[in-house]
Amino acid sequence: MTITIGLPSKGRMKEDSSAVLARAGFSVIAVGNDRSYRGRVEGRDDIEIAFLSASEISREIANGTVDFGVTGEDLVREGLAEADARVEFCARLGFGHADVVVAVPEIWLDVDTMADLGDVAADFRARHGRRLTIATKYWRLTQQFFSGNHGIQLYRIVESLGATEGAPASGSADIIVDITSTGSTLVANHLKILSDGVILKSEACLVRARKPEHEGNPVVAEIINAVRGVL
Ligand SMILES: Nc1ncnc2c1ncn2[C@@H]1O[C@H](COP(=O)(O)OP(=O)(O)OP(=O)(O)O)[C@@H](O)[C@H]1O
Ligand SMILES: O=P(O)(O)OC[C@H]1O[C@H](OP(=O)(O)OP(=O)(O)O)[C@H](O)[C@@H]1O
Repeated sequence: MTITIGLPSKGRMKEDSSAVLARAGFSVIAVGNDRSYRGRVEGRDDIEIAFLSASEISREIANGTVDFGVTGEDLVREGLAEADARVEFCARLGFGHADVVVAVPEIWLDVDTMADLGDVAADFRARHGRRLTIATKYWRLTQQFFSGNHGIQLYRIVESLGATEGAPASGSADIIVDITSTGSTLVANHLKILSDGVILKSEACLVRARKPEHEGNPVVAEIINAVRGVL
């Protein structure tokens, strides 16, 4: 059985992903030209590389088309219900750090915690005639955190696929859930993170689709151990 590893074909995780595999002894070579979406590992006929975008990798792991992938934990947990039952986070790779956070306008002076935000959400309809709105592309993580962890039910998610931090100023949503790394985009948009508003501390991970045929497969174990060994 050939083991397929999904690696980012572009974007911020591309170089670091190939580098970590190379350090682990798996030198990735593109097959064909630079634009090819297939690759292989030098000297190995039992491993294939599929170059995909970071978010496609989490989808392909979920449906089992690839055996392993390197992608952000946020994308896996957002893309997949019951993620831990369906995939194994084999290693945290030390790059691609980003926090998924709840941020509100700085001028909401008496809102510093999720409990404060729960109070605002409860009163929102009476005060404004509508529910509190949250701009995000992280639907699943937002619902789990608000409804599951904090018992906040009165809100509406407004899908945002870009420039999420601009939503409160433009009036398209009241607050946001998005990723931040340096924090400068939040500051530039006069938003603050709630003190207990970090939903997930994400980074690039080596992720494995849990498949029965992986049991006892020496190549699967070899890949996991080799990557762990260079971290
Ligand atoms: N400053 C940042 N902004 C956005 N994503 C970041 C940042 N820092 C780390 N990441 C992580 O990078 C991953 C997204 O990578 P990238 O934006 O390169 O994907 P992508 O190739 O654009 O995917 P797609 O095109 O499918 O959206 C996520 O897991 C995210 O958490
Ligand atoms: O905390 P910071 O360091 O300011 O980074 C956070 C910002 O970076 C990302 O956007 P980016 O412009 O990289 O583009 P993307 O949305 O296409 O990933 C992300 O969506 C945030 O807006």
